[in-house]
Amino acid sequence: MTEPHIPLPPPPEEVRHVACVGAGVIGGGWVAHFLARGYSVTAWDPAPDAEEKLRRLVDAAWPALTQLGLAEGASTERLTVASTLEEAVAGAQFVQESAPEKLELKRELLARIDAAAPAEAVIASSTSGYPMTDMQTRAANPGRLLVGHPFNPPYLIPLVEVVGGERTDRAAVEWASRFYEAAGKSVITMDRELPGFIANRLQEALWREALHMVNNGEATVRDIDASITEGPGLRWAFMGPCLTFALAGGEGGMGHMLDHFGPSLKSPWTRLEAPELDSALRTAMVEGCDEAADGRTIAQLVAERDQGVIDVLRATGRLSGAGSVAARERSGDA
Ligand SMILES: NC(=O)C1=CN([C@@H]2O[C@H](COP(=O)(O)OP(=O)(O)OC[C@H]3O[C@@H](n4cnc5c(N)ncnc54)[C@H](O)[C@@H]3O)[C@@H](O)[C@H]2O)C=CC1
Ligand SMILES: C[N+](C)(C)CC(=O)CC(=O)[O-]
Repeated sequence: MTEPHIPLPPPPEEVRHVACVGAGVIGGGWVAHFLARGYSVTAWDPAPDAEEKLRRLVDAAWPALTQLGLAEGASTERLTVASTLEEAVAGAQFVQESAPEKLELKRELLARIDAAAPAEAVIASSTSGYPMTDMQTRAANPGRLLVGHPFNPPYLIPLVEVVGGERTDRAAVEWASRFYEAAGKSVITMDRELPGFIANRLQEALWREALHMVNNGEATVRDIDASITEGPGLRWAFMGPCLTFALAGGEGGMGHMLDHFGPSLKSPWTRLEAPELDSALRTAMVEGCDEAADGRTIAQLVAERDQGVIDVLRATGRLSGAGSVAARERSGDA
């Protein structure tokens, strides 16, 4: 581990209390995840109905989390909703910020969290794409600020992409990566900033093509979704696009695949420039999704998705409590 130039919390395995700032889709998902892993959580969100929504989200996630296996002592009662940001982060060893994706707001909020959190707490942002270098500009202690980019819902999708900014202390990045692993996440630690990190760069390429096809009337939302769920998506749950394509080369593997299909890289399969997200495209996407939902409510789709992810995790042997507070306590490591 790199020698820290800033105070750090206790070893990641000893962390017991985290704060979540912003409690919408992702912040609420983080709250559910940390509670299920046996942490006590303090949350803060300025919306007047935030507590009610947060508790509803946690309650809706709890059956899935129970199926996955709760850590010993895990309870929704270990959630405290604070009335101020300062109160929420006051005793935190780790803070996960999940406020709206607006650069100015993140800059200001991260500076406030930094001013209020204990000197040794590490602070992560859930941002989907801003580099931490652009967000840490106002914080007095930028060394402890980093990105911990989750996937929706954070209580089921294992991946977190961890990356610091130019002023982040490398030891804080290493500490956070170990902390997320101890909290049961699957971590990719990046050693340099990249807009969109790794997974969102890939997702965005696919997403742009999807929007182009809907915009041009070339495919429906239903076609696009089926093309993934009935096709490549089935493979991607357990084998990434590179290895999957290596198998497209038969016994010749990736080498043959590139020799065979490499020239088609030059053919105009992708458009890459984003289409204008005008109101016609917006309507086409929204109506297409309504049609594809076929009467299912968002809550029903969330339950369906959660069950689907659990089934995939189970089928691919990735359902384990390793890394949870309980697992560590059982093994005597805590
Ligand atoms: N929705 C998604 O699929 C994913 C989102 N993210 C990132 O997570 C972050 C949050 O996004 P969502 O949860 O989707 O948004 P959301 O709109 O569901 O939730 C944002 C929450 O932040 C609260 N908020 C507003 N102003 C605030 C402030 N000044 N301080 C603290 N909280 C404030 C809102 O009341 C709301 O509850 C964003 O940075 C986003 O890029 C990351 C991965 C996936
Ligand atoms: C839509 N999104 C860009 C906010 C999605 C993510 O950042 C990750 C995810 O959950 O796919």
